Amino acid sequence: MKKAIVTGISGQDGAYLAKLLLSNNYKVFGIVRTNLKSFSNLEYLKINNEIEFVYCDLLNISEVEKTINDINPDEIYNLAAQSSVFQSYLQPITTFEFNTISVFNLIESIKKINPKIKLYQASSSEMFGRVKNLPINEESVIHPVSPYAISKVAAHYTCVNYRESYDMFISCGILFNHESYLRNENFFVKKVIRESLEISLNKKDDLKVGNIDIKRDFGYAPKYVEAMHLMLQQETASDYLVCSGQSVSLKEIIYYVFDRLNISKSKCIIDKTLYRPSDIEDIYGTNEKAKKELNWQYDLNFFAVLDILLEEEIKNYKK
Ligand SMILES: C[C@H]1O[C@H](OP(=O)(O)OP(=O)(O)OC[C@H]2O[C@@H](n3cnc4c(=O)[nH]c(N)nc43)[C@H](O)[C@@H]2O)[C@@H](O)[C@@H](O)C1=O
Repeated sequence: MKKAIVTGISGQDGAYLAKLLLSNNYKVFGIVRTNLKSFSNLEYLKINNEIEFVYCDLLNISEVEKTINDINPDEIYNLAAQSSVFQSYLQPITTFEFNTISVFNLIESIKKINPKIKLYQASSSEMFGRVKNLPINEESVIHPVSPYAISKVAAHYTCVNYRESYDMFISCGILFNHESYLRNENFFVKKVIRESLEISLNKKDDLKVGNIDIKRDFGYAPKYVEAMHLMLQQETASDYLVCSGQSVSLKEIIYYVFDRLNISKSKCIIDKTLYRPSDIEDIYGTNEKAKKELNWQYDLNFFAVLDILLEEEIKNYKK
């Protein structure tokens, strides 16, 4: 039986990935921070009793070394991060510190204890930032425009450097926005779905959003975690874009959800305090490499994903 460590297991991707690994007969060890005890995503997927939780501070290299040494996993999926771009403007230094030092600690520990352990690193499309040519591919110019993106660039190149210098198996999935029922409500799509549902039930007056003159490449999270797993099943490590290949406007998403719930467009209010100091106007990537080399399958249109998310939100809404 293969053993996998998943950091960030309580988040959206961690939960779906853990479920996938369990269904592939893995023993899954979930790294959790001592102060975080919310496993609602794992409970929702009914897998919390199948996971072995390990408390480990990823900023403490001694704890990381001990954890890896004790478990000696085949694979490590590093999904732990301060993942909110908006928050990163408010807490740039702690974002940078966590998102980079945790990666160094994992890689240095793997190198020392067992360099054969395969590592997956969660990189982000935010690294491309000031986009010049679309679609983005694996060779596109990196130009981050937020503290979060800067931290992800540093972590990404730490991985690339150790892979090239020490021949370690480290693959980075460069994921574009990906959504699900389990997404935290701080993120745009979940917020739109949740709050629109509340408006339709007369529990909320309106939907306040920031800049919606923006287009993003959105996908479905449960499918994106499949690409993570596939990356670590290859002969050689590499980096892959994981995206849908199309961008959708934020305004269109709101109007689509409003339309489905019979809400007037006038209920959408622009709130300038939700604007970011800088944002990406339009971004989408090509998923050709992931499809060709990993045999990853993805053909979902994002409006079909919105239908799935709406249905799940309605089904689970507690009055
Ligand atoms: C790939 C990337 O994907 C995610 O980061 P994100 O793109 O910042 O995600 P989001 O859902 O917060 O914003 C999407 C867009 O929506 C705009 N927007 C407008 N109005 C509101 C609004 O009211 N709330 C939010 N949250 N966003 C808004 C906002 O300005 C942005 O342009 C993370 O997984 C990250 O970890 C990651 O790597």
